[in-house]
Amino acid sequence: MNPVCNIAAALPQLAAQRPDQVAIRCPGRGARYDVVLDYAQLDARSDAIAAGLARRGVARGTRTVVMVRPTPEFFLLMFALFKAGAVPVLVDPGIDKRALRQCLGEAQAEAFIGIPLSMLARRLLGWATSARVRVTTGARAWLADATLAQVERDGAGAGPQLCDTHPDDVAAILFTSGSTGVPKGVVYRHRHFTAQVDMLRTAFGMQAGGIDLPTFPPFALFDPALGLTSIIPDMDPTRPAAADPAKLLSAIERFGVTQLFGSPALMRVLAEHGAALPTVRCVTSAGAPVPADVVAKMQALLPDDAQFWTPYGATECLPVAAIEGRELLTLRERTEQGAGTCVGRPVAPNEVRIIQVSDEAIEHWSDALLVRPGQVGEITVAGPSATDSYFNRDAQTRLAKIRENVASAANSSASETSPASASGPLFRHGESDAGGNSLSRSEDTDRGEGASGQCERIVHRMGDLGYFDAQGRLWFCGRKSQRVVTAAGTLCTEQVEPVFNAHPEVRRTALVGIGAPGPQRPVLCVELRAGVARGAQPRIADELRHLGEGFVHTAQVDTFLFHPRFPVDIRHNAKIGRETLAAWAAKQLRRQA
Ligand SMILES: Nc1ncnc2c1ncn2[C@@H]1O[C@H](COP(=O)(O)OP(=O)(O)OP(=O)(O)O)[C@@H](O)[C@H]1O
Repeated sequence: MNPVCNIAAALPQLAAQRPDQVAIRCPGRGARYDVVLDYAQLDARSDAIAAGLARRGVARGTRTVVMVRPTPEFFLLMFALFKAGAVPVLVDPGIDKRALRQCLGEAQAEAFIGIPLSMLARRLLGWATSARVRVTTGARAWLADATLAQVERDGAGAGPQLCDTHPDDVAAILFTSGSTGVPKGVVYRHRHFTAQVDMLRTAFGMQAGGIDLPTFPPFALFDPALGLTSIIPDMDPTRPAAADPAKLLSAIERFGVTQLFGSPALMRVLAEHGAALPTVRCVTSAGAPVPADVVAKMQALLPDDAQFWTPYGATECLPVAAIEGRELLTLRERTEQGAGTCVGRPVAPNEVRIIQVSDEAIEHWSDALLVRPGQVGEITVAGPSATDSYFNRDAQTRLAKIRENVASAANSSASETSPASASGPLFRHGESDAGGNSLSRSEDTDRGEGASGQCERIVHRMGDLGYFDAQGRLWFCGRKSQRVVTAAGTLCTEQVEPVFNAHPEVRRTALVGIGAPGPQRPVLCVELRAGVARGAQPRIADELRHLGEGFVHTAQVDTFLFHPRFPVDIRHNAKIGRETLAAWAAKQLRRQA
């Protein structure tokens, strides 16, 4: 019989091997960091909650919205839901309230577990009206059927609860950050999570016993699966750019943090604060390109043997590729000359391929889709953590997924060197699973290969533009939906903006296209560094024009608009809201006309 495929399966093992190791430490009141759960408690209490939830009908397959801050309750609850085989639904709390309601409605949740404020918002704003079980983390069962403490008491003494989930069972629905539109619910199967844990462990050398400071709460969930101790930082996780560096530093020093994850905006906060981080051995930062000056400053603050990784990936597929800071800095000049941002080599066992740019759905893979080596196209990934569908969004699923036939024999023989066979169960047409997803698992997969010797797998389209260089490194050129199509050709945001970002008085720039694609007018929105006088704008515009004339592609950009502060995404505070800026720029140009 196959072992259970579930990231919560690590908990009973860790509880047996290292019961007293702290699993999670939270700031609590007054940031005393005295709210602590060890592995024995995390395992036993999540068992009790899973059993208590089962009594209320939250069991295998129950979609459950979780709106709980990163506290011990969040971890207990999430692992209880994984153990129960239930399906947690996570949405970024800071997104626009209308979008949030839409996401929660789309998820068709059967249960809702949240802090008292979210229970109130649920009632007032009509969130997740389908939920028939409501549990609050509050002290009283206000607007809820029970408190989490009651649920835990109900399940106390029930013993181990690990459900025998299969690799293909839906494990969670995680919404994208919605930086290019309404967030989409990504269907995670248990095999995706277990693959991610393996890939993170191998790619970044994460070892049990390490001390992690995860500044993005869902990432903290990997820590217990890796046997790490999570120190939950004293900050608002929805506003990493506004984190207090002194507080982060004091936690890093006090608990001897060995690794930390944060968005590029949080990295800038630490880099500009400028205090050394002597205990930290590994830093990872993702979500958007990390500017070279931030990488350089961070490296100066870290010990010589520490690593600074910028993994590239998306909610739908993570990690895809990664590059270490030292190598990234050697490529800084190429980025400033318009080459794009290098995101490194594919993380094993991913297979990353570049296809011609198209906004249409592609049903079947064909090698004819591939671009010539070195040419920019859309980045695609086949691999064990590439998810296969969005929940209740067939149109988006079709736009982002391609079915590929692979020969099973070739597939398995290629396994040592190629990711093909490791890309998890394979798929075939026309089936539909309980989640309303259009793509589902082939029965052939149970036997490892189809009778025909052919299997199907899902290739995920990243919606990003990029190319491979001669050294096998992947370069990110920007979002496909944000490309600007002019009369002279296509401009990619990440190949244009870094050329202008090299100006010393510029904080960041954003390329937007005015008008319908082909031909659009390229406009560069410019945010200046703090303290640069308004009167300097005409001079800076001239200097930017001069910088742009240095390269064929940037020479097309001759309209510069100064914006006081760019809109950014809620999750990372780093992705520039180019759609909003495009509307703003169009208005400015109409006014000037
Ligand atoms: N290291 C990186 N360098 C550059 N860009 C990155 C990096 N890591 C992630 N990204 C960008 O972030 C995207 C994934 O972001 P995420 O999954 O948070 O949601 P989103 O795709 O922005 O949301 P939505 O699809 O709702 O707009 C990638 O497709 C890529 O554009």
